[in-house]
Formats: sequence, C-alpha cells, structure tokens
Amino acid sequence: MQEEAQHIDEELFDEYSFSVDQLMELAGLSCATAVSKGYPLLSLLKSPPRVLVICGPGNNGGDGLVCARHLKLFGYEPSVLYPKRPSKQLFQNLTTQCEKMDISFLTEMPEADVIDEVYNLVVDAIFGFSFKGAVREPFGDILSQLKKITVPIASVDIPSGWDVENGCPDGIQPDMLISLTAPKKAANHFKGRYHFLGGRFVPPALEQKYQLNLPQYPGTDCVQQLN
Ligand SMILES: NC(=O)C1=CN([C@@H]2O[C@H](COP(=O)(O)OP(=O)(O)OC[C@H]3O[C@@H](n4cnc5c(N)ncnc54)[C@H](OP(=O)(O)O)[C@@H]3O)[C@@H](O)[C@H]2O)[C@@H](O)CC1
Ligand SMILES: [K+]
Repeated sequence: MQEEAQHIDEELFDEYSFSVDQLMELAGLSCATAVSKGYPLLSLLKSPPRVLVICGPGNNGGDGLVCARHLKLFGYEPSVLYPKRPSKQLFQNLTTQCEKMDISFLTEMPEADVIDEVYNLVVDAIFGFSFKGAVREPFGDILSQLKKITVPIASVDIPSGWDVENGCPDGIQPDMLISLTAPKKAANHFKGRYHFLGGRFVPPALEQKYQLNLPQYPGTDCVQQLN
C-alpha cells in the first residue's frame, strides 16, 4: 500500500539511520542492473546503445540519475531529461556526477517518433510511491509521448502516472518494472515482460515487521527477477 511504502521509507531513515543517498545509490544500481539483464548491450538494435532516462522531481527521479550513471559505467549511452529540478543538494550532486561523466541532459522532451528512431529504450523515473492526483505539466505531455512510443519502457518502482494501488489501464504500459524494496500493489496490474525486485537493503527485522515476505536474492545479486 502507498502508506505502508511511506512508513517503511520513514523507518529506514528515522529508526535505522540510513541516509537517502545510501539507499538511492543501491536503488539506482539495481535499476541499471535490471536494465542490463533485460536489454543486454549486445541485444540492442540501435548503435550507439542510447537510452533515454526521464527523471521526475522526487526521489524516484534521483534513482533515475543514479541509474543513468551506472548505465554509462556499464557501456550504455544514457541521455537524461530532468525538467523539474529540486534545489536540494542531493539532486544537484547527482546531476553534477552525471554531467562529469559526459551524460547529456536534454532541454526538451523529444517527440515519440524521434524517441523510437534514436533510443533503444526509455527509463521512466518520473514518479514513485508519492505520486498523487491528476498529472501536472510538464509531465502530462511527457507521459502522453511515452504512451505513443514503441521502444520498451523500464519503469522505476511504479509505472509513472499509475495510481500506486490501483494502476491505470489507460496509462503507459512498461515492458519492465523494477520494484524497489518490495512490490507495490499496482505491480499486480503490470503486464510487461520483466518484473525485477531491487533495493537489496531491507534489514530482516523491518522485513518481518511489515511481513514483506521478500523472495531470496540469488547469491550476491542486487536484483531478483520475479517474472
Ligand atoms: N525507502 C525506499 O523505499 C526508497 C525509495 N526510493 C525511491 O523514492 C521514491 C519515492 O520518492 P518520493 O517520496 O520523493 O516521491 P516520488 O514518488 O518520487 O514523487 C513525488 C514527486 O512528484 C511530484 N508529484 C506528485 N504527484 C504529482 C502529480 N500528480 N503531478 C505532478 N507531479 C507530482 C511531487 O512534486 P511536487 O508536488 O512538489 O510538485 C514530488 O516531488 C520511491 O518510489 C523510490 O523510487 C529510493 O530512492 C530509495 C529508497
Ligand atoms: K516511475
């Protein structure tokens, strides 16, 4: 549930003393790892291996910036669209880190046909579990372009624009979902090919308290494929 995800989040920070940066790094690394498993470099149809990463104004967007940086380290060519940038130091730092790694930042959302022509896939890091109500601009326009593209979308935590619990039948239909910490209720409506769990940082006591029943991650992997 949306409230439960927020409680777990608060508890990780307040009771377990994690910092946002720490968890975001692991979350973003999980996303880049899941992308590399679902869409390996050698399987991509377009060269160079361009990926468009769209980042929203909250922590979901921060996960996207971390994901872009790791994708670059993995050999992909990410470009970032980050239209609404919060003033917090954390997000400024993540932006600088991407810029210093020669990751380009787009100034506007490309049209759907341009995305299909140029990019192999889109990482959707626009909204996560704090999304509420009707989508406000510029994200309405961005999501309507994403509904038209044919290249796959990999959504971070929740497909953006979906109700966190009830999904959204007319919304974007991602090919990959990377659930972070634990799958949210909306994941039941996911019909894409790859569902990964990432964010391998939940202490066992917290997992038990919320009865998350997380599947065992294989070995040292930071993601687990659910289906
Ligand atoms: N512990 C964990 O579990 C971890 C969680 N992590 C990640 O954090 C994510 C949750 O992040 P979050 O809470 O910062 O909010 P998030 O979902 O990114 O979006 C909120 C932003 O969107 C905006 N906004 C909202 N509604 C809107 C609308 N209708 N239309 C337009 N804008 C709207 C709102 O902006 P504002 O209202 O200020 O305009 C706000 O800034 C979670 O899903 C996971 O990815 C990991 O990083 C680490 C560990
Ligand atoms: K998302």
